[in-house]
Amino acid sequence: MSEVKVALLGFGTIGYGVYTNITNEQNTIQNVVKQTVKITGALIRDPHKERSIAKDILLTTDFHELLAKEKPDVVIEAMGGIEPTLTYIKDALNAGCHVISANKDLIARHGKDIEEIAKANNVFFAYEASVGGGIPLIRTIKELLQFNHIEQIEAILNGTSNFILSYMRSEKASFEDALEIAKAKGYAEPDPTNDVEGYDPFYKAMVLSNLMYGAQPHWEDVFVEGISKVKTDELLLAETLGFRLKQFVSINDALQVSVGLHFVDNTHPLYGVEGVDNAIRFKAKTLGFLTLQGPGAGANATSSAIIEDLVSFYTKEKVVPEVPKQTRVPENAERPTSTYTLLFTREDCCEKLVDILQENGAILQRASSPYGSALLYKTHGTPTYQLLAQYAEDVALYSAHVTNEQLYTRTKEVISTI
Ligand SMILES: NC(=O)C1=CN([C@@H]2O[C@H](COP(=O)(O)OP(=O)(O)OC[C@H]3O[C@@H](n4cnc5c(N)ncnc54)[C@H](OP(=O)(O)O)[C@@H]3O)[C@@H](O)[C@H]2O)C=CC1
Ligand SMILES: N[C@@H](CC=O)C(=O)O
Repeated sequence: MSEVKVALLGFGTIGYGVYTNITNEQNTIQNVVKQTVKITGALIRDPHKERSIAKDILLTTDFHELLAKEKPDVVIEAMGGIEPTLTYIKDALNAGCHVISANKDLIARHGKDIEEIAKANNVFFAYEASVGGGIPLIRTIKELLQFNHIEQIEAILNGTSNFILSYMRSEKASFEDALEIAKAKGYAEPDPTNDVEGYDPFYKAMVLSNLMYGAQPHWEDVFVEGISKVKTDELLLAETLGFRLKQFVSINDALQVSVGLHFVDNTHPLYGVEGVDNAIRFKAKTLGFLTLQGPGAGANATSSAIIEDLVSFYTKEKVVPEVPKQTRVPENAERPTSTYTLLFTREDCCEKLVDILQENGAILQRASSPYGSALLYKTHGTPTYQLLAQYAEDVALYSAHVTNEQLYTRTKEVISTI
């Protein structure tokens, strides 16, 4: 039986996950692919780390040795970073290898160029694992939604953040403790800044924007909000009011993209998406709404997506969709924003804001609980920053006198988006 030779770039959480899943499921894969799949070697950075790997597999810090010793048919990139990763991917494609990558950061920046190089070399470049973990999201967009026009998506795309928000609320845990657990479970990036500051889902949004609309908005126009400032008491207070905090990525066909925190109640379709799960809710012109949900991070979920890509190279005629007609990037794209917002404050220190919101018919609820006080308001389609923009001076002046740090920070953040 012939062999598919696979080289791994990276042997960390994901590289090791791919190795163990291919090794343990060799028979299953063989039955589908009708060839054996052999891992030829893995590229690593630190040759002194203890590794659990078969003795006959090359472990090297030299990319060229990996490519030369036993020329791979497929290179799986699970090392992360931009360089030297980009150079290695291009070299592998130019050497006639198919490439699979889980690197959203790199694909957001260089995905289009890489796809051109793959096409020129008549090989495949696949990146299912880069967005949504194990969810067959890119496959769905490529193969199911070609005829449908995707008008918008709303999605939870960072497993670490969703896990942390769920864990802080359900276990009454601190942000720091929840982050440590997300790291131990292999959900977080080696440097979790991108996870907790919203950049990881931002890169994923850029990958999807390219895929769905053939273009990205200007990066500096995209509102990005991470979870690093969220307090456990805020989550507990919101829970007493029937709300959960979720980080949503919104993308629409006018290339309006945002990554922001939203309080939602149990009527929202993504309210129940908990733990490390990701979810994507499409609104497609003919189909209507479609929601996909599943594990968004971790070794098994990500390996699953990578191995599905690998298997698909050998099992069916490839559907290589045309890059969609490029959507025009609007000059002054309006940022989509929250429908609901909770302001956390002492009841007596936000009368100016209350006035503004009440004048606009926006206040829904005022509440107190052992976890603090809150104002819940809904902006009725008027983006918060537009609503407050009319009063920016008043609010800025007012918030300068407010002692409650949470109100001050949140108000300042809203104003900074104007
Ligand atoms: N963790 C997750 O759930 C998911 C991760 N991803 C993506 O997968 C990629 C890998 O993530 P993860 O496995 O978590 O990261 P890890 O840090 O666990 O693994 C990275 C691996 O790459 C190796 N490596 C890094 N830089 C170099 C270099 N310059 N030269 C050679 N080897 C290098 C490391 O070597 P050494 O072992 O010697 O340090 C390590 O084996 C990232 O792009 C990440 O965004 C995508 C989806 C989910
Ligand atoms: N760190 C990422 C891993 C998957 O992309 C996340 O938590 O979503």
